[in-house]
Amino acid sequence: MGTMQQKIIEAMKVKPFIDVKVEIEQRVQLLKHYILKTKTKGYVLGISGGQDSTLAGKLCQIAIDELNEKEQGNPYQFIAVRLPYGEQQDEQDAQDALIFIAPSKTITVNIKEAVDASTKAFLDATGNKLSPFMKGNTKARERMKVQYDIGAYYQCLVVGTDHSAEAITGFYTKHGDGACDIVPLFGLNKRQGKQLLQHLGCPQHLYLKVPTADLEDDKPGLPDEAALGFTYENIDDYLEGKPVPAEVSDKIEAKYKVTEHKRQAAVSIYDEWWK
Ligand SMILES: NC(=O)c1ccc[n+]([C@@H]2O[C@H](COP(=O)([O-])OP(=O)(O)OC[C@H]3O[C@@H](n4cnc5c(N)ncnc54)[C@H](O)[C@@H]3O)[C@@H](O)[C@H]2O)c1
Ligand SMILES: Nc1ncnc2c1ncn2[C@@H]1O[C@H](COP(=O)(O)O)[C@@H](O)[C@H]1O
Ligand SMILES: O=P(O)(O)OP(=O)(O)O
Ligand SMILES: [Mg+2]
Repeated sequence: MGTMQQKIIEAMKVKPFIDVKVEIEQRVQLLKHYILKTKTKGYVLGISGGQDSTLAGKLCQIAIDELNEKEQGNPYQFIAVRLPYGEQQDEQDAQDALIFIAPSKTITVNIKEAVDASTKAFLDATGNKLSPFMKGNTKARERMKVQYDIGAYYQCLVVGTDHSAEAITGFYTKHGDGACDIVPLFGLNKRQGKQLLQHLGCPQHLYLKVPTADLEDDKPGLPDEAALGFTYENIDDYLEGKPVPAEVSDKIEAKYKVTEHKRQAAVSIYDEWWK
């Protein structure tokens, strides 16, 4: 293993082997402890119908149920948020995820009007049209905004679904799905997330599903792997310290370097990491 791979594994905290029960327990404990420490009332998370939000949502609901067991009147809640842009082609998966999670509460906000108003305002102001890719990032940021509105109203914290196989490539919108208060999946790679869902009794189709950000109007359901140019198998192997083809590790490491700004706080006069 090269020194760069070692350094990245250390930062991404991925273990080559996991005890699934221990991983679930530690993450549920964190979610419970953080609610008690922050004196908040629960968690909010967008449920897309994909693997990551299904897992993070389920862990949140387990934590909330365990907290409520010790209280009268179920004071804590997990709020699942459906955030389609218009009609979502895989809406059924999102509904299946909700059935599996059984959240305390579900709220649906269609983000289409807000996103379209925002892109129109940009066009009116500049005379320029945002590309489908740029508009994709606006969708992710609108979803973040809605979750923070809900969090503020119900005194809940916003959960992020970033895990180590995503963090390593910065495959998220800065201040969009990358903005949150807690990341219960961090330290896991994609295949380990699947193992946790399997253990939790999740329907197979939700964790065997092709991962997609589904943000671009002109490329609906674009697989993450097509956008990245390498596979989650590659990333997972890399993060477990296994050998991957040199051209793949070169690409992963290049992505890691160029997205460092997403894993750091905004640059100030005291920072050196970017130099
Ligand atoms: N938008 C979509 O439609 C879409 C589709 C599939 C996947 N994704 C994923 O979401 C990601 C989002 O795209 P993105 O990364 O281009 O947009 P982003 O908004 O997440 O990050 C780009 C922004 O980061 C800032 N930035 C760039 N380089 C910087 C640096 N060196 N230091 C400090 N700040 C810097 C700038 O403000 C720039 O506009 C994609 O890379 C991909 O991983 C997005
Ligand atoms: N359509 C969606 N509804 C609710 N929440 C969503 C939706 N699409 C994305 N999200 C949230 O954003 C993260 C990141 O998604 P990626 O597929 O990794 O880009 C997802 O986990 C949801 O919480
Ligand atoms: O974040 P999600 O839930 O949309 O999962 P995936 O990244 O696998 O699409
Ligand atoms: Mg997705």
